[in-house]
Amino acid sequence: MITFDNYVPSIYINGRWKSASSRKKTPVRNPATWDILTHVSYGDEVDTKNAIEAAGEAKEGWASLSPRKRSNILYRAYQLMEENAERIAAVLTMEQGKPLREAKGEIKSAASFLLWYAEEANRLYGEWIPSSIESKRLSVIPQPVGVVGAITPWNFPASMITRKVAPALAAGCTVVLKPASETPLTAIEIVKILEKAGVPDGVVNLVTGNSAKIGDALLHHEAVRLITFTGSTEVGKHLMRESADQVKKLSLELGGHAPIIIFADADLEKAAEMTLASKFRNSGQTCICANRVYVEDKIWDNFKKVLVEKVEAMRLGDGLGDDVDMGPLINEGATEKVHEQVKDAVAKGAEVACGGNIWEGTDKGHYYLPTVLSDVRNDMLVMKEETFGPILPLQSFTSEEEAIRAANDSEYGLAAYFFTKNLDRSVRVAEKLDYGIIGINDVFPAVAEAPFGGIKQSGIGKEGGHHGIHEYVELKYISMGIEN
Ligand SMILES: NC(=O)c1ccc[n+]([C@@H]2O[C@H](COP(=O)([O-])OP(=O)(O)OC[C@H]3O[C@@H](n4cnc5c(N)ncnc54)[C@H](O)[C@@H]3O)[C@@H](O)[C@H]2O)c1
Ligand SMILES: O=C[C@H](O)CS(=O)(=O)O
Repeated sequence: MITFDNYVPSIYINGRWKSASSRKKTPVRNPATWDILTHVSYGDEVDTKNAIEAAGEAKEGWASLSPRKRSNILYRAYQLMEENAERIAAVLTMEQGKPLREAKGEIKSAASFLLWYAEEANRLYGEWIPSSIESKRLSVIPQPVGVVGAITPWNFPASMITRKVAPALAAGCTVVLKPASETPLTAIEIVKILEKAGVPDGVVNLVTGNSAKIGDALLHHEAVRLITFTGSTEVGKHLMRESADQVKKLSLELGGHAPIIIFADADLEKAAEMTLASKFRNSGQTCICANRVYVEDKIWDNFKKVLVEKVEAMRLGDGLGDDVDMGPLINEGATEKVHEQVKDAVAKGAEVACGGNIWEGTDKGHYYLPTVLSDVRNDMLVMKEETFGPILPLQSFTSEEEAIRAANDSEYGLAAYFFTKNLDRSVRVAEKLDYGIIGINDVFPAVAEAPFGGIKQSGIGKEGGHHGIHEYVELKYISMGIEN
């Protein structure tokens, strides 16, 4: 069992852990019990300015290190995360709520970004361009953007940090990290690992506290050249608007509303299992989880029966407990929002096939029953707004064209999935779905070696893969005149 002191200094600037300049503190709660775990520093614009200045002073030294030296430090951080996985996973579950099994999986994912970018640090190549003019030599060199402001969400409090910090450090950038207010303890664990791995003072800095004030300080300081953000589309739009003043580079990983299409020629047992796994991972609080299911009418009765039976067998509870399939939602507001979507759907004619209410199994924490809705219509909130909870609306379709049209009818464009055994259909549908990430008979596409990112109102840019490091790089073109 992990315990915490009543207060944990959570601001890390220039290699020193400290309290907020205002001396303010804020509680960190366990979503499963709503008990206070500890208190952390509640920083603001003053702390953020200090962190940005430290990152600016460290920038030249870090960028001038050889890629191999940066790579070695990232690789050591990877080893340390693997060695400390059990502890970090337990801390993550205690402040975020997901089952320990899922938290352990997230730490492996978070570590994989450190490993991947330890390797990619050595492969950031430039170009030599054959000149059309004999007296010129043309080249392109990649250079780090410099000081990066990184803002991350609470739903994956470990992997969303390393998915940004690892490529930033690999490219030679320095970072000011602002984690979600709900999950600062995981961020502290990760920064301590980076510190132990040998990241020099000022290269990585951590500021917890007032999101708006920290964000504004990052947005309006000239030294910050990139804002990399993972979170809601609403906040992402705010950052876009505010970053225009200094034309800051942006990388945005925003909201999603993933459709899953189940064709009659799919492996129905596998499709049901994976639909359930996608929807109820992290209690449905993931950006790429199934948000709508379209089922071919020929298999509607059978698929719905199989799915509901599996959902009704799910076990809720504290994520630290054994045999827990689904933990709590992050807070009371989350359960209220989810319940509002269910009430809206029912009021407009949806049927609650199972669940449909706040879980009465405990008087502590905020849990919502895994819920399947059928007879849903497109004017229901659950079919348009990101649910971010354990609600699964089902709708039938007759033709492939109808399914694709329905799946694409969204302002979001992050991930989409479909199940079929037909190879021709796989190619046709994958090419026509308007999303950045497509899963075919697979609902777990996120791996460090592949580019993750959305289109439309799901974001700009990619994280992961060899693409992901280019968010942290500027390309400099050099035209050199010579005497032949
Ligand atoms: N596309 C992806 O890769 C991805 C991954 C995870 C989560 N998400 C999205 O994130 C959302 C859930 O996370 P959340 O509730 O933490 O999102 P959020 O937008 O409320 O918060 C995200 C981060 O932004 C900070 N923030 C909030 N207001 C801010 C402001 N005015 N200025 C600066 N920072 C501010 C928060 O403190 C947090 O650190 C969902 O929409 C989910 O789809 C997307
Ligand atoms: O919530 C969004 C995360 O990106 C989910 S995953 O870890 O990439 O699957």
